[in-house]
Amino acid sequence: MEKTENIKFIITFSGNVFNILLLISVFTLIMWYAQYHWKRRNLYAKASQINGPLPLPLVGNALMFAGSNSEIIDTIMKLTTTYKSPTRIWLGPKLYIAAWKPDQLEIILNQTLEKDELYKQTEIVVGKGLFTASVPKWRRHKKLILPAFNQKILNRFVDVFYEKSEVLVEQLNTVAGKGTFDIFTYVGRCVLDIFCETTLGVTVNAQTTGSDYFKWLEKGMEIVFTKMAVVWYHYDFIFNRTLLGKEFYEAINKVLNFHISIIKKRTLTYQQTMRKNKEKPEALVEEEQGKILLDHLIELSKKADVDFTEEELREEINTFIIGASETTSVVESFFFIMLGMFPDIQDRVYEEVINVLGPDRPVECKDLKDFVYLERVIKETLRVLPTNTLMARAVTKDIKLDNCTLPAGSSVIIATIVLHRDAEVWPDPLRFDPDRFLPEEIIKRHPYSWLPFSGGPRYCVGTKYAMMSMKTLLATVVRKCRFSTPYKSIADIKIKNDLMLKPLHGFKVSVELRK
Ligand code: HEM
Repeated sequence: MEKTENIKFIITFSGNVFNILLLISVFTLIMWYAQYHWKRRNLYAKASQINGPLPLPLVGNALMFAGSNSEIIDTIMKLTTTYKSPTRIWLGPKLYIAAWKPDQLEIILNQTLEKDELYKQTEIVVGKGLFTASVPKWRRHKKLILPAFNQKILNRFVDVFYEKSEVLVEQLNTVAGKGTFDIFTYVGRCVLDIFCETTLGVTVNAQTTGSDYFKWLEKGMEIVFTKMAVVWYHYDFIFNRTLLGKEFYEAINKVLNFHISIIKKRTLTYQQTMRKNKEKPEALVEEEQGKILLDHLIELSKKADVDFTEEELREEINTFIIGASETTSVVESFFFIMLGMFPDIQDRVYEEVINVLGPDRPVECKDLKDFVYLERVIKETLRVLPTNTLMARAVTKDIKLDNCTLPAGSSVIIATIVLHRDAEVWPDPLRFDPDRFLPEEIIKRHPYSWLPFSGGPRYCVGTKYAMMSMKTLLATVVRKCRFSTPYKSIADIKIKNDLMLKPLHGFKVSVELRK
């Protein structure tokens, strides 16, 4: 009897304890929830003044972005025709604000230096170097790296730009007259040869050995963009267990191993050169005035008094190889499509190249300033098809714009492709017209109307290198080859975003050798 009473007591007591614990948990949850929202009141208040699509509970507008890479770009383009800049988008609890008006972008790009946390997802591909680095590390590294990009050093590279571009012409010779093909791999291998030889001091002969580097890199970039767009893939414990995750690591390890082999190769050469130069200090001093990027970084990483580790060296090299080679190859491949699409423009570029160089002379540094029309065609290509379609920055303190305030804690998306196709800034935006970049036309526009290399303090450090190498390669190829393409118009090129803007159906051209 007494035993039954005891059991009853224990059951009632545990039931009460459970109820109390439940009550405490519910109360704590409510308090935490209330406090979470109270802390974010500034964010909600300012967000409510910004126009945008209606968010659903919990997921916000995330479902709109659950499609393929090309659908995501379409969704953003559609949103920006329905709403005015800036437009708010809720991805779960995270507030993104897309902006595309030049005056707003000038303020934003000069006041937001911190990259958005979405860039963390790209670190395994593009490295933890300048591109993704947080502001203190970025300031320190930029100061150390910039001397390796001075004009004197860049001028010395033109011979290599030309020599490798001639190899590209030979490679194109093998497909000339054989119908349509995807030119990206050919251009990509040439750009890789150029970049490795100039800034890293290593000969890789990707063109003649048929390197698969770009195949793996493209795969990695395509998957990483999906990882950024699909919220649940942000969590590595989910992503790493998916088939996509496995494919990703297979591809990206091949890319990173290639980078490691380059660094090893050059470190060896660097050590040998240092040993030889010990006896002749004047020669060393002369060399130091024009040190290529990788040697410059190897030396910094070996100095005890400079805060730059070997790990940071590897991160920067990842960033540079990918940042430089993928972007430049995409722009050049689009350039050839544009020539094929607009034969009159192709003829004009060809005439200019022949006028400057004649039929056989190699491109020299002094020629680059004379390729004025070619430069306008590159700029117009970068306008209609900017490689970096979207950039994202963290808003760390409130930013006042003319019609609203971007609240601290949100992130801003700089929608370059929308800016570059905005009819208010670029009348008839899908018409390809290089003369938009005549000096008298440029001064009529806001300086932040054209941002293929970004703007403000975190603009692209490779801008000059890119323009010089692209002009040399394009002039060399255009002199020998004539292009056509099955694409009929800019609108005909369906685009996707694999971190970089690319044509959904490939860089399709056919090539004929000129007599
Ligand atoms: C046509 C070719 C290129 C284009 C269109 C391009 C475009 C860009 C853009 C838009 C950014 C800013 C990205 C962002 O904030 O999200 C950027 C940053 C960067 N680019 Fe380029 N780039 C090109 C070539 C190069 C080359 C050749 C190099 C190296 C030699 C390079 C190195 C970098 C680096 C290191 C950054 C990070 C800069 C920083 O945060 O301070 N880029 N680039």
